[in-house]
Amino acid sequence: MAGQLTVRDAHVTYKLPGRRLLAAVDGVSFDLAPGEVLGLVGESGCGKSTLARAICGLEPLASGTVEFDGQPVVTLGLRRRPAHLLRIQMVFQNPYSSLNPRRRVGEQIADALAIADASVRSSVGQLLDDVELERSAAGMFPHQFSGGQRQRIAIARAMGARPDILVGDEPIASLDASLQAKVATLMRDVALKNGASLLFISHDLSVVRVVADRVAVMQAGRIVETGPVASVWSHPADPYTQRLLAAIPVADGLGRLPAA
Ligand SMILES: Nc1ncnc2c1ncn2[C@@H]1O[C@H](COP(=O)(O)OP(=O)(O)OP(=O)(O)O)[C@@H](O)[C@H]1O
Repeated sequence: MAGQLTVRDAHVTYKLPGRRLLAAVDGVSFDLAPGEVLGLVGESGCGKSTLARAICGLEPLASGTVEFDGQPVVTLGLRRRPAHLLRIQMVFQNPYSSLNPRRRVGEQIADALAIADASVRSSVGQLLDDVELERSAAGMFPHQFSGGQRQRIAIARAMGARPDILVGDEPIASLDASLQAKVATLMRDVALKNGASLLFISHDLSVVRVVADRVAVMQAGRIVETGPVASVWSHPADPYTQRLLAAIPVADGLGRLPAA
């Protein structure tokens, strides 16, 4: 099965004023297997978005490697991504800026369909069904939809390219709390139904618990703990993970959220 992602000792460094360097990603290694849902969690500023961008070939590595199906991920910029990298698609945090306001929804999804191999190509209507929107949405413009609906459109567009890997970079952070779990679950279901793995990035551990098989906990540019969701939740090994879990609001009076 295609779509193996291998990240080894990845470093991404930003130059700051005064010749200072910031190690935003500081020696990260992990694997994402085909069909897997990996949650990447950590507080704001710990390097999650930078890592996501590096995986997609949008941020250069200072050192280390990112390999997708055995081929190194190269960084040429958003508009010059090599064909094999189009099989990694991203859904961004803000659906108000990620969709083109001047093009109809159906046209934007159709653009993505053109990337997919003809033998596995879906249709605009099928993708709108997958994300539980009316097919009539195809003829409308992004401003005619709510934030949650726009994020569904962004998911449909990303899946139109038939990616092997879908990366969601805080895809629910801008949505009403009441919609977050629903959109996250939908994203997972659509990815898996279409044979893609999902890297789901969020600072919201309770949602990651619901959608992910495995979780990687990131702190200050490093992954401090990885493991199956259930075991990390029941026996967090790293003190940072313990603190993150302790900060989740108590939902059942026992200091635990209800079972996913
Ligand atoms: N282009 C940039 N130039 C300099 N520093 C940057 C740049 N982009 C991000 N940073 C810094 O790198 C660190 C990691 O940022 P990043 O956005 O990857 O973290 P994050 O975990 O995704 O946080 P958030 O959820 O708030 O986006 C932060 O300290 C941030 O200020």
